[in-house]
Amino acid sequence: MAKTAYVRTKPHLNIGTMGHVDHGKTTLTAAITKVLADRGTGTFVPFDRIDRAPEEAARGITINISHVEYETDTRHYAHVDMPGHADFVKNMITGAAQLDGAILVVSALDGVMPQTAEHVLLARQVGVDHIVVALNKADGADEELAELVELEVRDLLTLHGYGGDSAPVVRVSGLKALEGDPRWVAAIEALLDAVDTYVPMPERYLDAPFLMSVENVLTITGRGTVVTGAVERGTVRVGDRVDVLGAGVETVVTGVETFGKPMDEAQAGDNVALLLRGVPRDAVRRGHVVAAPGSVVPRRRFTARVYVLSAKEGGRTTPIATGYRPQFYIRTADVVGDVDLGDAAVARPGERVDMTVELGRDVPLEAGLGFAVREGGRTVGAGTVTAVLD
Ligand SMILES: Nc1nc2c(ncn2[C@@H]2O[C@H](COP(=O)(O)OP(=O)(O)OP(=O)(O)O)[C@@H](O)[C@H]2O)c(=O)[nH]1
Ligand SMILES: [Mg+2]
Repeated sequence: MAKTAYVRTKPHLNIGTMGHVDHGKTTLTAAITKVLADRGTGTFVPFDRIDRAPEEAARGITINISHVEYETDTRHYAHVDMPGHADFVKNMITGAAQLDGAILVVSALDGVMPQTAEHVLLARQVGVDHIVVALNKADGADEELAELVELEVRDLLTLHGYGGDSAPVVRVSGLKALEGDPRWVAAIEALLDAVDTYVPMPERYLDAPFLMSVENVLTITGRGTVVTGAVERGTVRVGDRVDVLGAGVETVVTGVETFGKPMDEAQAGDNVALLLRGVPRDAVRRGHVVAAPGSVVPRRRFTARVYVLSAKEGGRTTPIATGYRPQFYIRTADVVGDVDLGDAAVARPGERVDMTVELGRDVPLEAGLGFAVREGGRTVGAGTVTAVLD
């Protein structure tokens, strides 16, 4: 059966839900799709279609990021629902790396919790410039409590350079909206209006050479290997040659789809699946980069300015020194790297430091690229590439 092609009628943006475990991100995601489905501009995606892995159902938490699509009156959105649990922050980073704006979900009953703060810090680092707050579970919180939590969230945003005074904070109840309660359906509408108006359409570099960092790799039986992700820049069409950096192969794109709909051309910002000719499934991994042939030379050495998180922010209690070997999260990649602090003998938690990094493998790098530094499953630093070295 021929599939209906994607028709580009509205500007496309990538948004997503982030925040502490159990604050209601997946419920809210399902509620948004329900409200828009009732309006006729989307398809309802129930909770158990978003958290659909057996382990997710058994534990009642999100583990893998998952994507849904919907439209408001003015825009088409790809929405990534991210996990909140501390063990799955690495999956959250992959999701956040693709976003143009984020919905920070904070339970009005619980307030700012550790991963609320960690996600805001990471979002800043991977280049998310706008955050709208969904103060969720407002059905159970009295006004006084909700106001306290709102102040706390605004302070957190300001601390990370998000302008907490102007960010929209909308009281919602994902759960009640899913049940169809008109008051809370209206609250979801208000949240979507806030996203439509507060998150600007980012500049898309359509004329630049194509580049997409791989989020996921799938096999479609009988067709081959598919890589998914958000196109960072440029455009790609069926028949285009591409390099798969990391896998060390050059190949041809034989299919381009978005949410199961074929496209003539994917462009910067689109969330897509690319079918690659003759590439074995196990040759490609999350973190590899698909790019126009010869357009980028992956490197492993760079200088960076890094903020070492304080213990209070969930970071280390002891300083770092030359020889330190944490993981670097760059775009969707996760690579080990050796740190050289040069003249600075050590950098203490809470300090900013210039360092030279040598990664364990080559990755496409450029000045200004943000990254997170993690060790033993927790975030210990946040940095920006200042120069790429030979
Ligand atoms: N009272 C109330 N409960 C809610 C609301 N939204 C979610 N919940 C409940 O909170 C629990 C967690 O909801 P989820 O949507 O799974 O939370 P999550 O943020 O996606 O959790 P992780 O993805 O694992 O971080 C569930 O029991 C929900 O039914 C709400 O608006 N009001
Ligand atoms: Mg969830």
